[in-house]
Amino acid sequence: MNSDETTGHLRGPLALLGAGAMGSAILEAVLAGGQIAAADVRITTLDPAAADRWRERGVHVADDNAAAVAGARLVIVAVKPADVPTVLDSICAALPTDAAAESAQERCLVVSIAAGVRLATLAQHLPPGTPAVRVMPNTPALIGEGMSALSPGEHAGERDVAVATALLAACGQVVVVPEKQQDAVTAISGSGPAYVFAVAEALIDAGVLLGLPRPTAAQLATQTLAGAALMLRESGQHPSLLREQVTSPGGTTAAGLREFDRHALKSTIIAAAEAAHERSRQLGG
Ligand SMILES: NC(=O)C1=CN([C@@H]2O[C@H](COP(=O)(O)OP(=O)(O)OC[C@H]3O[C@@H](n4cnc5c(N)ncnc54)[C@H](O)[C@@H]3O)[C@@H](O)[C@H]2O)C=CC1
Ligand SMILES: O=C(O)[C@@H]1CCC=N1
Repeated sequence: MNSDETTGHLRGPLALLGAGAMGSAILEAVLAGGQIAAADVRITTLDPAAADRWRERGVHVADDNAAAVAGARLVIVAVKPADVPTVLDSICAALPTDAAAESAQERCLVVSIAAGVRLATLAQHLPPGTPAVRVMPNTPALIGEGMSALSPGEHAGERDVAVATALLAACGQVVVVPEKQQDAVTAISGSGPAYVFAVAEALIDAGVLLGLPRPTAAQLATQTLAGAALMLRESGQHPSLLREQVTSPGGTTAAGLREFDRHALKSTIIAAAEAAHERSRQLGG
């Protein structure tokens, strides 16, 4: 396909190394958005079932990472953080060197979504001058409601940032952040969906404890979380104001919220984010 970043089309062919939970969510969003055709995508995975699923969708499953990236214009690295250096070493020879790429359009952009893995590490394991972008996405990308933060590397120009932004815009909202903020981003929006799902589980279990049938409890909890999240986003109001609107004097909500304070919910969430932040730093080595 032709590259046309100005209209939001992506450079093809696209190689996705590691079509697991997050890599597949991004690929689903990009295919659904029509930015790229399945025939323009090559993937790798160690999971035969995932390989079969993607093959059935018309995506090429490459024999190895080097084969996937040969001739690719955009490479998404979506393996576990510890596997990134080995995977990059294995594709180095298949990537164009700066000198070999005749024009900016012929360069291959490498997008890493690996938690903690720094741009400096990517650069150490890529041919000199390779444009690279570090991104922290999240799984709601699957339904186009993701949040991605990107940090361009030294050799990533405006055109590369435009390509990465077009890729991630198919997944939801995109912000550009300095790399030093990426571990904090990981702790909030990267891991954040899991915190929300844990709250959903707790609310559903609470409903069951209080005598509701599980499907009813699940519907109530799910729509309440979705409705509250949309209200927060669309009203632009501070969450404390929205919480006050629910809290009638002497009513049920105040009684419930007092238990949040008693059990230090806010401190628990902050401690969870701090732990995730620290883990992201550790993964960076
Ligand atoms: N799951 C999430 O919510 C998020 C994950 N990430 C990052 O995405 C990356 C992948 O995470 P998940 O998708 O959760 O893991 P996952 O385990 O679901 O996916 C990893 C994939 O890599 C494949 N793989 C492993 N070694 C490989 C190799 N040498 N060559 C090709 N493929 C290989 C596996 O078969 C699997 O398909 C990690 O670096 C993680 O930090 C980033 C943001 C959010
Ligand atoms: O748990 C993890 O390490 C990845 C990164 C952010 C969300 N999932």
